[in-house]
Amino acid sequence: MSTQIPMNEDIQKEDNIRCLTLLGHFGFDCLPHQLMNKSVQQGFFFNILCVGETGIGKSTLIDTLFNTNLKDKKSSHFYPNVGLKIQTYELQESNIQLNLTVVKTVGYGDQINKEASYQPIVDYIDAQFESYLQEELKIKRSFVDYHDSRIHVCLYFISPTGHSLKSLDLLTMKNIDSKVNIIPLIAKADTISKNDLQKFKCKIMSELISNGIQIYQLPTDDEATMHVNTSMNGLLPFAVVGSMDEVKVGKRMVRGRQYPWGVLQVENEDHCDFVKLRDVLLYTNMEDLKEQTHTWHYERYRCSKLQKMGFTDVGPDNQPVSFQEIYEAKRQEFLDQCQREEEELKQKFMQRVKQKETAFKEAEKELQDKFEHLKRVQQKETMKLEEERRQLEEEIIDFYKMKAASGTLQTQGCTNIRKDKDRKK
Ligand SMILES: Nc1nc2c(ncn2[C@@H]2O[C@H](COP(=O)(O)OP(=O)(O)OP(=O)(O)O)[C@@H](O)[C@H]2O)c(=O)[nH]1
Repeated sequence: MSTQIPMNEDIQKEDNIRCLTLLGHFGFDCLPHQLMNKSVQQGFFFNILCVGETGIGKSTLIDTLFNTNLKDKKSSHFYPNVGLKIQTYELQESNIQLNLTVVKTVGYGDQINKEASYQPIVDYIDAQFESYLQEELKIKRSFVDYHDSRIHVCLYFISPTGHSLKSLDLLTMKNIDSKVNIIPLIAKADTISKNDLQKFKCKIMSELISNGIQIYQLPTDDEATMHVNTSMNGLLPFAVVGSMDEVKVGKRMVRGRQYPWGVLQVENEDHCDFVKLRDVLLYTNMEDLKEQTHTWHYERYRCSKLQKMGFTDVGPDNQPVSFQEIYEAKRQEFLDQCQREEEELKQKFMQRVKQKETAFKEAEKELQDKFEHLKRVQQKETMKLEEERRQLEEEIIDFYKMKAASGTLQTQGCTNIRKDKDRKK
């Protein structure tokens, strides 16, 4: 706590001031240390996206940057679509822990139709923003354990053709430049001569500008880093070479690539821009890259997402409106819509019930008619059968009568014959 001392008292005491040297950090002086200790305890997160053709040197460069063998298998050139390979690593240097996520394209530039090649990259970046937004919108947020997977930097690997950017490069960068910090790199820069490299760099930058592609600009508003960052900005795109091979140069072992005409030293700033890239990523601008991701790219995503959901900061009269008001209005709108839909559904349901009822009635009538018809037919049949039975019975009676008559006749005939026989005797 600071106490105010009256001015005149201050002047009186000035002659007798004793200067004491502080033994440690004291008062406000401790604030940065508190922050630092907390950050060290929590560890650091850094998420890199590597976009580039198959075999362009993405894995080798990441290995060289973090001086570690992250063991990655080579990708095939025959994938039907572009994919993304996500790998996370826990790296430790002194007592600092770095949770590194490397996302690499797979099959990029290998398809005949390359128009949709950028889409999986855009989708992935957006998905990470969406997951962060969902966490932000939760009632019980838990950012302490939340793994923030938003991409902090995109290393875009350009083929060392020496001519110009490919249309795929322009298309992809154009589609992601508002979502991520792009650092363009000329890959395998050892395969191109120094003169050509300089011309190639100029050509790339002019193409990026003429196509309105925004790449990451190192901040120049801080006096301490202004000069370095301005000159670094002038060196973009960085011409990089990656190698984990140790090569002997004089009495030293250095990382480099051995050629019959000499050694290209990866960490020699006269040979390539690898050290500059490493400085930007790890020593000077990692925090800025994260901040830009949060304050620009994520903010833009969040803003457009909330606008799409119908939220706004000002009303139609350009007057500020509170979130509560918008929420209430949206809620009312939603309830009204629900009611309308419910009413519509009820109407539809009633209509369908009526339709079904009429259909059932018609079917019932049809059945009834059929039944009546069949009944009539059956009655007719029964009557006909009755008639036939009656006729048959009459015929049977007639038959028996006839049979009886013929029996009588037969008996009479026999009697007469016997009488005749007796007479003859
Ligand atoms: N000349 C030269 N070769 C390199 C350089 N970086 C990597 N290579 C070589 O290029 C080949 C492919 O390198 P990778 O790092 O596996 O390339 P990648 O882009 O990760 O490949 P995929 O993951 O399969 O897409 C390997 O043989 C590397 O030794 C470089 O800077 N210069």
